Amino acid sequence: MTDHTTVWPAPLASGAVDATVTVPGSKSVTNRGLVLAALASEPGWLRRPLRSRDTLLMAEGLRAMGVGIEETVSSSSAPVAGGRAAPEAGGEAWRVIPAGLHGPAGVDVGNAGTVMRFLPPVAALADGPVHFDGDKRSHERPLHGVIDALRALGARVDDGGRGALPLTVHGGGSLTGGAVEIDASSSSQFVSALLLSGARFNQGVEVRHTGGPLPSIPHIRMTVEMLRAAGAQVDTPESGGEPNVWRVTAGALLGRDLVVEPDLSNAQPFLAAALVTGGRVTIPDWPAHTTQPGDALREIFTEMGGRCELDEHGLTLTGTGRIHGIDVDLSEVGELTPGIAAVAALADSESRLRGVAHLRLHETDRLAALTKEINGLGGDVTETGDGLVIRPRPLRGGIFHTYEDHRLATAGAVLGLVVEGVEVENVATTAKTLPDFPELWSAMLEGDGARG
Ligand SMILES: O=C(O)C1=C[C@@H](OP(=O)(O)O)[C@@H](O)[C@H](O)C1
Ligand SMILES: C=C(OP(=O)(O)O)C(=O)O
Repeated sequence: MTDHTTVWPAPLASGAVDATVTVPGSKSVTNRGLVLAALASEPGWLRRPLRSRDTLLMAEGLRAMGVGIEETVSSSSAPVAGGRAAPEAGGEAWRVIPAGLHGPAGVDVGNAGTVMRFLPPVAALADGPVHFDGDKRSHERPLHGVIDALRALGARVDDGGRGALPLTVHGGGSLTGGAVEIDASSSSQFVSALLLSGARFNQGVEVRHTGGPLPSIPHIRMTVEMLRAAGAQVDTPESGGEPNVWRVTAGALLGRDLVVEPDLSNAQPFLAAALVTGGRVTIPDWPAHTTQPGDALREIFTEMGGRCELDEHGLTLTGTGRIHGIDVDLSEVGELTPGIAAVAALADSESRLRGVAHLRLHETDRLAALTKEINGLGGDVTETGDGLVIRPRPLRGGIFHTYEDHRLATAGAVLGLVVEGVEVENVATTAKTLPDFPELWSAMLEGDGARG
């Protein structure tokens, strides 16, 4: 139950933060890992998975269709990419045991884009009806790309003509598959959803995006890389194929032993803390190669005044005491926008954040929410057709409303580090992807894990 009346007095930093913050696993990698493991022809492991509302909903949804997902405490030492020993890889893990997918079943998607988009194609492979519903906001988030595509590929979907949740996928035990055209300009997750299950369709899948610019392309690359790592054959625009066309060949998927990377988008508020307090924060286990959009923070926060160093300790961001405005197209990394907007509101010059019109259809209308909440503290933010213009002003305390959006809550916390009296409404909404946020934030401020 969400308690909107609770406000969290965002702690004010007493000086420059100096901390090492271990960030939990990536939402996007965990939820792709779960889907691919559930569709594999043999059991697999997910090590250091994120346990948050979005990933627990994904696990529950798959379990509802018959997939076995067991909590384990194993002593195995799985290697991480690059062959480096993984210090905590032998810790808690999920063992995923694929099974015949069954209906009738019910799936609660909450407000998780990954669950509401990735699971209907899985349900099309089940042998009975699978009903999907979720939070009120989930009914407003776009799903037409997945629904129309599934119908074109041979599935029966009953959505009452809404093109959105709630809906029932009447799984027939298998799906013909083949070529399909979709407009994925409102969410890259439409493409990822069809590709993730595509190897299990009888004819595989060919997805052609027709429409406006496609957002969040690194997340599609993540889908492709994880599919290939599971043994799928995937053709992409980047591997010499046609622009905007992705093809997955029908075939079995391998069970993997996957170590989930830290969530680099959830590292953002902690890195921002170093930037806005002129301090230093290290995020251990920052991957040398990754498709996560959060990796772009190295460049973005450097341009905004920080100094980044990636070495064997992880990524260290050191604030220089200056914060600069930025003019940047965030279309590839839209989920970073709230955190960048918070830093931009504290900068020494104007910022223009562009290419993120689709954020109006995220957890909340993020462009409207950021404008209203930063302005509510005395800021000067205006919405444009596809983003925000942020003119820094001296800010004052007040309630920062969060609209059940985890990234609004963490953006409010960043502002509260340097603006006295910021109170973040419903900070518990961070549980969508980062349940321990308030504790991690306090520990950062106490310098826990800081170098001696
Ligand atoms: O596939 C994914 O894991 C995601 C894709 C992006 O969605 P959109 O393309 O809808 O922005 C991103 O914003 C979301 O947080 C996670
Ligand atoms: C847009 C986001 O989430 P979702 O997966 O629900 O789309 C996000 O985490 O910023």
